[in-house]
This record gives sequence, C-alpha cells and structure tokens, in this order.
Amino acid sequence: MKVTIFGSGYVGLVTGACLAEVGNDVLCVDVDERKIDLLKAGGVPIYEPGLEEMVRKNTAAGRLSFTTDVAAGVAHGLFQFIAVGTPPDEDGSADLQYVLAVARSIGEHMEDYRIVVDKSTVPVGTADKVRQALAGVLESRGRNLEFDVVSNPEFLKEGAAIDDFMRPDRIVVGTDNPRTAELLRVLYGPFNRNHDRLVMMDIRSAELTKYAANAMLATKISFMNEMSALAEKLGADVEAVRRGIGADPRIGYHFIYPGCGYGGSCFPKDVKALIHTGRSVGHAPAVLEAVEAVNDRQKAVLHDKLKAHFGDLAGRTIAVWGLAFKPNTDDMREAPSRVLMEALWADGATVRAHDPVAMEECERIYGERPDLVLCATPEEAAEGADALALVTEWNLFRSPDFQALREIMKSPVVFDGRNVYDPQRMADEGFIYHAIGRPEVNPRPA
Ligand SMILES: NC(=O)c1ccc[n+]([C@@H]2O[C@H](COP(=O)([O-])OP(=O)(O)OC[C@H]3O[C@@H](n4cnc5c(N)ncnc54)[C@H](O)[C@@H]3O)[C@@H](O)[C@H]2O)c1
Ligand SMILES: O=c1ccn([C@@H]2O[C@H](COP(=O)(O)OP(=O)(O)O[C@H]3O[C@H](CO)[C@@H](O)[C@H](O)[C@H]3O)[C@@H](O)[C@H]2O)c(=O)[nH]1
Repeated sequence: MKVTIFGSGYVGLVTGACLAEVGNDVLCVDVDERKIDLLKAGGVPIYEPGLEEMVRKNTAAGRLSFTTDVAAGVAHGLFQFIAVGTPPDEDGSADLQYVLAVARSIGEHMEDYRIVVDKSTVPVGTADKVRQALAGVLESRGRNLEFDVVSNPEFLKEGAAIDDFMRPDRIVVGTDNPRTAELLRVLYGPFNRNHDRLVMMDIRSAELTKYAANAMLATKISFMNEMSALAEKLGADVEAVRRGIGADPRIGYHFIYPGCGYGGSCFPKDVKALIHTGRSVGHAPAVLEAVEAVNDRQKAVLHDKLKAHFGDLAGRTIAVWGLAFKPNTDDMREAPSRVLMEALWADGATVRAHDPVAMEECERIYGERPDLVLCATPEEAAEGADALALVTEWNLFRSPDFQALREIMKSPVVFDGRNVYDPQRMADEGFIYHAIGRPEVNPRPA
C-alpha cells in the first residue's frame, strides 16, 4: 500500500521504516531540509538501535524514500500519517501548530480520497480540528473531496522503537468509519499475525488512551519514587519493596524502578498536557499534579544528596555517568542529567561527563563551557572527581573495575541515581555509597 508520513523524527522514521520493511511503498516528508538530505544520503539523524540498517535496506529496495516536497507527499499515499511534534506550549497544553500545518498542506494538495492518520500524541478533540483545518482549505479551493481522519496513537519506546513497532502490545485505532477501519486492519496485518492486537474504538477515546497510558506509567514511577523517599526515612530498602510488590501480577515488575526521575520527550510533556486538559474542562487532576510534583522533586534528589554530603559544592568536581534520559538513546530531552548538571554549575562545581552516545547532543545543547568536560571513557570522567553520580543505567556502567575507580577518584563517593550497584559490595570496595531509597552500609575501613 502507498503510505506518506509527515515528520521524520523518532516516530515518523520508525513508522516509515517498519511499514516499508513489510512491503509498503513509503514516502517520508519533512520540512527540515538537512534531515532529508542526510536521510537521502543514507544517514539517520537519531540514534536508535537497528534503525539505520532498516532505513538503508528499504531505501535501497526502493520501498522507502524521502522528500521535502509536500505536494509529492500528498499525491503519494492513500494513507497520510501525521507524525510531527506536539511540544508543550507555555501553559503546558500541547502545541498543535505542526499537526494543523500538515492538515492544511494535505488540504492544499489533495486531488483524491485520503485517510489522514494521526500518530502524534494529541489532546482529545484534535481529530475534529484536523478535519476542520483540512476541510477549510478544500473549501477555499472550491473542491469537494472525501477524506477520513483516524487517531492511531503510537506507543513505541525510544531505544526499543523498532521492536515495539514490529511486535506491538496493541495497535489502537480510533475511527468512525468502518471502511477506514478495514483498510487500517489490512495495513497493520503484518504486525497483527498471531492474535488480534488491534483495539478499535471511537476517535476521542483513542486520543485519550495515549495520554492515559503515559500518565499511568508516569504514575507508577512517581509512586515508587515516593516509596523510595519513605524507605529512606524509615530505614527500609526500596529495592526489596520493589521485588516484593512486583511479584503481584496485579502490580507487575514493569515501570516500578525508582530513580532520579522520569525524563524524555513524552512523560513530562504528556502528563502536563493531560493536567491542562483536565483543568480546561473543570476537573482538578489531583493524581496527575502529584505525579508531576514528585517527579520534579525526584530530579533534584541527586543534587540534594550531593549537597547533604559535601555542604558547599563550589570548586568540587563531579563525574556524571550518563547524559541521555535513558539508555540506548542519544535523546536528552527533559533528561535528569540536565537538572543535575545545571544545579552543579549554579553551585560553582565542574562536571566531568561520559555517555556512550549522547555527548554530541550534550555539546549541541550546552556548547563549550569551562565547567563541563566531556570525557571519552567513564574512567576518564571519574579521574580526580570528588564524587561520581550515575544518572543513566547504560550497561557500560554496570560493572566497573571498582578498585581502579577508587584509585583514580579524588574521594570514593558514589551517588547511584538508578540503584544499579549493590550497597554491600560498594561498602566492601571501600566506597561511600548513596542510592535511591536504600539504607547506607558503612564502608570497610581502608
Ligand atoms: N519520541 C517518542 O518516543 C514518541 C513515542 C510515541 C509518540 N510520540 C509522539 O509522536 C509525535 C512526534 O514525536 P517525535 O519524537 O517523533 O518528534 P521529533 O521532534 O523527533 O520529530 C518531528 C519531526 O516533524 C518534522 N516536522 C515539523 N513540521 C512538519 C511539517 N509541517 N511537515 C513535515 N514534517 C514536519 C520536524 O522537522 C521533525 O523532524 C509527538 O506528538 C510525540 O509526543 C513520540
Ligand atoms: O521503572 C522505570 C521506568 C522508566 N523510568 C524512566 O522513565 C522515563 C521514560 O522511559 P521510557 O518509558 O522507557 O521511555 P520513552 O521512550 O519516553 O517511552 C514512553 O513514552 C513514549 C512516548 O509517548 C511512549 O510511546 C512509550 O510507550 C513510553 O514508555 C525515562 O527517563 C526512564 O529512566 C523510570 O524512572 N523507572
């Protein structure tokens, strides 16, 4: 089938590559010329495991191509996917300008029936706005063409995006037209083979489902971070509590890892947007507000602990392991590392940082500054550091040579923002070790 995708970011590019992989003829449209040039030249603008190979393979096979030509995009696909950004506006609401710009572009260029599939995360009622925007342009052109608008939110996780798309837990489709529902069932057939993963519903429910999923996951994380704060005060170990509650299948082990807060381009923005939606319809979203407040507090936890340990941080050097908001991505949007580094800089401390893939992104965000030293290896970052803060749980950081680490650091103090190390082992290795919601073990005397 012929598919056009507007937006070649995480969602658009993964959707395009995966739909091409199963044999569709996909054209990706983006307004960013540099991105399209890079994609045409065989490069991929983001780090996502497996994506570059898949893009290259399908481009070579002629099933996947890229353009900035909007008219060509509208002419190409029966399906017109919208996968552009919906960043937070100043008041926390989702900014729909890019989504509506695509809707108008489709209206300007379409000459035949089109199915507009919204994959961007958008507030309830957006499909109506898309329909109005598109119909308004058609009307100004004096054209009476048929089209449908479908809500098809995306649930992929960065770092595991290809796998999530190819083997989805569910595919949510919100539509009011049975014929369109059938066409989407055919398009998604290859991802829906063993048992039916399509969850069909009305459009507004599909739009809300996306926010509900992210808000529920964010709630689990903030809940566990709340438990970690309680555990610290009460002398309990949140990791034992996590295992104890996760064993209950009604709770489950997923998304109950305490840490230094959730980041990324989705949870923070989507929780904010749902809070805004709630307020705008006269509902006080008490749970969501608490989820956000706990997360803001949690992102400050490593800095609070460093301050409690050292008092004044001016002139100190802190090694930061991990810059990306989570492992297997170079994305630093809303990353806890940013909150930590910015607080350290405000205190007059120097950061020596390492991340396996996000250092270029860090440089792009912060530029060159004397209090940020990006280091080629984790060990180099730790050299001469007063303390080490682990922010992102990359596998690379899981089993360092602790003896060598102790020797290169100025003082053996570790703040573990993801609870990856064993407190007893750290004590045995001679470290002063602070984790999230775990009792402290006194280090073995040297
Ligand atoms: N990143 C994720 O993991 C993820 C997962 C599920 C859903 N989402 C949602 O999907 C949407 C896209 O997210 P993303 O992370 O892929 O965004 P992104 O910022 O990585 O990419 C968006 C792309 O859209 C392009 N664009 C903007 N206006 C355009 C236009 N008029 N025509 C064509 N292209 C245009 C931009 O140049 C950019 O390349 C958001 O609503 C997001 O909340 C994201
Ligand atoms: O137990 C956990 C799980 C995650 N996190 C943090 O939560 C954030 C988000 O992680 P994750 O959900 O894995 O990454 P995203 O790529 O942001 O994916 C989320 O956001 C996407 C965009 O909407 C959705 O499509 C996905 O289903 C949803 O998981 C990261 O900072 C993680 O460190 C925790 O602190 N504890």
